[in-house]
Amino acid sequence: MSVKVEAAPAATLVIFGATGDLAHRLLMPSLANMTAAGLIDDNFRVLGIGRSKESDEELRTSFDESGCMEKLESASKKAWKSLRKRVLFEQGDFTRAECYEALKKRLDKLGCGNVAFYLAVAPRFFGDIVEHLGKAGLLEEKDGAFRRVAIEKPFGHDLQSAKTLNKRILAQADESQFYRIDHFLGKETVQNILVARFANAMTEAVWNRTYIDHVQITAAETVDVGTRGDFYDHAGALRDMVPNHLFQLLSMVAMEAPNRFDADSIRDEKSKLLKAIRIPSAKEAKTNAVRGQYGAGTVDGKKVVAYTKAPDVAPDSTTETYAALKLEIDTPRWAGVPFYLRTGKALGKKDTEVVLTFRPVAYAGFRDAEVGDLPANKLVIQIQPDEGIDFDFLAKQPGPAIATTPVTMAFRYADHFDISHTTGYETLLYDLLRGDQTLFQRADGIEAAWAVVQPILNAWKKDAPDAYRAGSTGPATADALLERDGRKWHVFGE
Ligand SMILES: NC(=O)C1=CN([C@@H]2O[C@H](COP(=O)(O)OP(=O)(O)OC[C@H]3O[C@@H](n4cnc5c(N)ncnc54)[C@H](OP(=O)(O)O)[C@@H]3O)[C@@H](O)[C@H]2O)C=CC1
Ligand SMILES: O=C1O[C@H](COP(=O)(O)O)[C@@H](O)[C@H](O)[C@H]1O
Repeated sequence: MSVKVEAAPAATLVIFGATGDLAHRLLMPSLANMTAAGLIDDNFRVLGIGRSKESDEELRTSFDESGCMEKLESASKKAWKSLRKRVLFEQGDFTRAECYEALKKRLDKLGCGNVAFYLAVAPRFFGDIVEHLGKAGLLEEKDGAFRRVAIEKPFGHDLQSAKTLNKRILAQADESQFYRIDHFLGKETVQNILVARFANAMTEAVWNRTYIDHVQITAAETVDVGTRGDFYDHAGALRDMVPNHLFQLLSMVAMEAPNRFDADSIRDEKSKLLKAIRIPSAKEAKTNAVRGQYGAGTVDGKKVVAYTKAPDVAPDSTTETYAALKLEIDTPRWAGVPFYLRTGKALGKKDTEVVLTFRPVAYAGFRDAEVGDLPANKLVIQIQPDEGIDFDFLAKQPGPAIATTPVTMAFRYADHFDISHTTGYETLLYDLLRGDQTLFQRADGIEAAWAVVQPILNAWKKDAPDAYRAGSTGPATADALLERDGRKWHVFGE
């Protein structure tokens, strides 16, 4: 089934933080890709806010010179030429009320109806900006025109701060006006989890505790902390990746089928699932979670200095750069099936994957008395890179005797589709402009996710992380987490 896509309604996209890294590396290139794909209306425009530029032309030139537009495919480069004329700038300090008065005047002058505000700014400003917008009357929806706010991640620092932020923003506008971004949801392969599960009889039939032994979700990164020490040293791997990206993957893999494929039906099911994750007791938070911090090593042939020697990282920092946890989901579908999650920086290979390991068949005919159980069937959903799905199963080895050999049936995205030039933000921006909240996080889902990790954050206040070498697969204690259950991590990057 293919769906005809058309241009999103005409609107002004106000980007707070338009002079920053996200706007240059991801947002504007995505808008150029969308323009090339016919997804942007001719009357669409961008109005950037920031302090460090003075004019429309100065902002446009900074996009030209960022090098990000150079990397686009030729159709998108061409589209940027027409889009750049519709990029405007309003110089201002968004912590001050004057900024919003000026913004209001500018929007009135432009004769804008539909406006989407995008908060591409440090998270500490999210609540204040929404309050300023509300007080200035900029969030009132009149004459059928929309007012929406897209909020970047991280949404909160822990359960309490996420609840406070939700309360602050929801005092200014309705939940239907907020689009909390998790860029993993913009990835085609993440969205494909729902199709793989619910559009295929073969997978849906076995997607439960009767057939599945356990599930592993991995987001392994080769990048180290780089120049993000200031942010990362206060966050760590758990906050940075788990209640958002990894839990989004988890909820797509484990949720029940929505009644309809619309935003609220899908988000209802995701929230139900997140609320069904067993909240670890203080003891479980200690025994079922592992934290690590990378020391010096080599990644992709390049030397990496220890995390504590990186810029803006405290020399005695105990912030984790690796987290692994075991979770249980209390639903009839998943009771007793462990979900193991792990993520880390400066690891040997980049790989984001979901692996479902199946239980052995009941029939023992092919079992070898000496070797024991046959290798388990596995479904490997390869999120990135080398996007695709692999099914590891057993085949008969050719020859007179009946002997089994593990083989893989592979579907590769690249063999069928071209998704290599998209950033993942295209879908999110398109949906923001069209008013489809399916791929955005709702307040209850965010709070349910923080509630699960909060006991682990509490437990980790005192402990020091376990060391691992940059370029390795993580700390030995993460292997022990599975070994004690008689299981092993899937080798990532293979
Ligand atoms: N960069 C990335 O790859 C990703 C970023 N994010 C999230 O996106 C958000 C933005 O990140 P990023 O672009 O990297 O951050 P940057 O620091 O690069 O950009 C933020 C911008 O905010 C502007 N700003 C700061 N204070 C003020 C102020 N008082 N008034 C007006 N403008 C101000 C600055 O512009 P000026 O100096 O002109 O005032 C700056 O360019 C964060 O929430 C981050 O977590 C999420 C995923 C990836
Ligand atoms: O949000 C974040 O995500 C990136 C990983 O995203 P990916 O699309 O490159 O897989 C991570 O590096 C970063 O620390 C985190 O803030």
